[in-house]
Amino acid sequence: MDQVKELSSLLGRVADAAVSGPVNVMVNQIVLDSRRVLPGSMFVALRGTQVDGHQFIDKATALGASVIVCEELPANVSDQVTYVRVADSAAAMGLMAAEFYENPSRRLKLVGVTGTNGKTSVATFLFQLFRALGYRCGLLSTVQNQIEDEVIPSTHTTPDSVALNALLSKMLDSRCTHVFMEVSSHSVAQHRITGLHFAGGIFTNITHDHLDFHKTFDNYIKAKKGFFDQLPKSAFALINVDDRRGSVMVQNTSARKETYSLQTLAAFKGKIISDTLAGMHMEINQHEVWFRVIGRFNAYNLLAVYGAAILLGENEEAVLTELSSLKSPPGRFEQFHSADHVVGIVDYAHTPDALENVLETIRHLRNGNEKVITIVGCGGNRDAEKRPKMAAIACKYSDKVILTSDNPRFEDPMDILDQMRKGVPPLDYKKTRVIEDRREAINQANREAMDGDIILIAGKGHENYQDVQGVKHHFDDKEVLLEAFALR
Ligand SMILES: CC(=O)N[C@H]1[C@@H](OP(=O)(O)OP(=O)(O)OC[C@H]2O[C@@H](n3ccc(=O)[nH]c3=O)[C@H](O)[C@@H]2O)O[C@H](CO)[C@@H](O)[C@@H]1O[C@H](C)C(=O)N[C@@H](C)C(=O)N[C@H](CCC(=O)O)C(=O)O
Ligand SMILES: Nc1ncnc2c1ncn2[C@@H]1O[C@H](COP(=O)(O)OP(=O)(O)OP(=O)(O)O)[C@@H](O)[C@H]1O
Ligand SMILES: N[C@H](CCC[C@H](N)C(=O)O)C(=O)O
Ligand SMILES: [Mg+2]
Repeated sequence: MDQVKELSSLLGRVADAAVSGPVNVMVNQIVLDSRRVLPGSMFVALRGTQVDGHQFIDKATALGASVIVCEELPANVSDQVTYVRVADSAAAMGLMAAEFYENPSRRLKLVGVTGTNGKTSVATFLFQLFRALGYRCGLLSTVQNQIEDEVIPSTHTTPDSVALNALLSKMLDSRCTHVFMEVSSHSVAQHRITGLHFAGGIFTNITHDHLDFHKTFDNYIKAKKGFFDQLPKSAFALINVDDRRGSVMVQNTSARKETYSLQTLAAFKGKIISDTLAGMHMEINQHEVWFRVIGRFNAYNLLAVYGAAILLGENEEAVLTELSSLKSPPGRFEQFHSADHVVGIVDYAHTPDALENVLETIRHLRNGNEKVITIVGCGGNRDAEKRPKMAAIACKYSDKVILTSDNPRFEDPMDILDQMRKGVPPLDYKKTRVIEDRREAINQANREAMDGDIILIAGKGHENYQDVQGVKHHFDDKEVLLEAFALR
C-alpha cells in the first residue's frame, strides 16, 4: 500500500475542514503525539485528559510536520505547514485515518462488541468460531490483538483510530475476511472508531464502570449508544434484551435490530438446562448443545456469538457444532485444579456486576460443603465508587475474603483497601482480612483451602503485572496460584 497520501485525498469526509495552506501537500504518517513527528507527518492536536495537544503544535511544526490538524490555530501561524481547522480533531482524525489506510474496514466483515462486561469473551469466541469455520480472522481485544496465529500485544481495549486502521489494513494484507473487535466506551467518546464501517454491533450489558472518565452513568450509556448510532443500515445491531438498557442502545440506530435473551422472546433464545464445573448444557433456538465454557454469563456470551454468526450468514448446524468446543479466553473464569482437588479460578471480574456474576456462578456450581475463598482488589486511579461495593459482594457470596492489591498505580494501596473495607458489613468482619501483598494473599488462601474448596482470584485475569507508581512489576495470578498448588 502507498504509505504517502496527498492531504486533499484524506479530507473527503471531513465536512467542516477549514484549510489554510496548500492541500496538495504530502502526508506520510498521521501522529497524535508531537514526540513522534517526523518530516512529512500530519500532527493531530487532541484535547486530552492531562494536557491539551494544541500546546505542542509549534514543536510538531519545528520537527517538520507537513500538516497540523487542530480545533484552534496557534498564535503564530507558520507558512511551512498546512493547517486544517476542524470542530473536533479526534473525529476528523478517525475519518482521515480510515482514508489514509484506504478504508480497510469496508473490505472486511468487521463486528464490534460493546458493553461493560463480556466484550473480550464475545470477541474472542467469535474469533475462535470463525477460524474453526475456515475463515482467516483478526481480533482486537484487551488481552491481545491477533492476526490468525500472529499475536500483537495490545495497549488498549480499543486502539486509537490510527493504530486501529493500521491493524485492520495489516489484517486485510494477511487476507483476513472477518475481524472481531471490542468497542470500549472510551473509544466511542474519543472517536477512536469514527470512520469505520461495521458489519455488525453487539451489546452485552451495562452496569457501573469507568465513571472516573465519563463522570455520570448517563454519559456512559450515551457513549455506548454512540456506537449503535453510527452503524450503517447494512449492519445488524444485536442486543441483549434482558439488560434493561438494551433497547435504549438501539433506539436511534439505522442498523437492523436483532435480540438475544435467556428470559424472554427474542430472535436468539437460550435456556440453561444444567451448568456444572465440567460443562454447560443449553437449549438454543430449540437445539440442545453442550459447552465447555460454563456460567450463566457465558450463556449470554454464547447466545451473542451464535446470533452474530447466523446474522453473518453462517450455517446453523456448523455454528452449533463449533460452539461446543470454544474455550474461555485467558483469565476469564480460567479453572485450575490442585492434586488434592482444590479448585482455583482466575477471573478478570473487576466491576461489582462482574464479581457478583462470577460468585453467583460459583455458588450454583458448588455441590455441597465446599468453601469459597475470594481474593479481590480494586485498581488505583480508577472509579472509586466500586471499591466498597466489590468488597460487600465478595463478603455476600464467600466463606472467606482476602482484600488485596490490584494495580495501585499512583494511589496508596492501603487507602484503596480502606475504602474497600468500608463496604464490609459488620457481621462479616470476622471472615474478612486485608493482605496487601497479592502473592501472600494467594499463598494464604492456598494454605487454608481444603479438598473441594474453591479459591476465586478476581480482578486481574490475563494481566501479568502489578502497576505500582507507574512501574509494571511482573505478576501473574495464574503463575502464583500454580506455584502455590505445587507445594500442596
Ligand atoms: C483516559 C484516556 O483514555 N486516555 C487516553 C488519551 O490520553 P489523554 O487524553 O490523557 O492524553 P494527554 O496525556 O492528556 O495528551 C493529550 C494529547 O497530547 C499529546 N501529547 C502529549 C505530550 C506531548 O509531549 N506531546 C503530545 O503531542 C498526546 O499524545 C495526546 O494526543 O489518549 C491517549 C492517546 O490515544 C491514550 O493512550 C490514553 O489512554 C490511556 C493510556 C488509558 O489508560 N486509557 C484507558 C483508560 C482506556 O482507554 N481504556 C479503555 C477501556 C478499557 C476497558 O476495557 O475497560 C480502552 O479502550 O482501553
Ligand atoms: N456477559 C457477561 N456478563 C457479565 N459478566 C461477564 C460477562 N462475560 C464475562 N463476564 C465477567 O466479566 C469479566 C470480564 O469479562 P470480559 O473480559 O469478557 O469483559 P470486557 O467487557 O472485555 O472487560 P474490559 O472492559 O475490562 O475489557 C469476566 O472475567 C467475567 O467475570
Ligand atoms: N481496562 C480496565 C481494566 C481494569 C483491571 C484491573 N486489574 C485494574 O487494574 O483496575 C481499566 O484499565 O480500567
Ligand atoms: Mg475487554
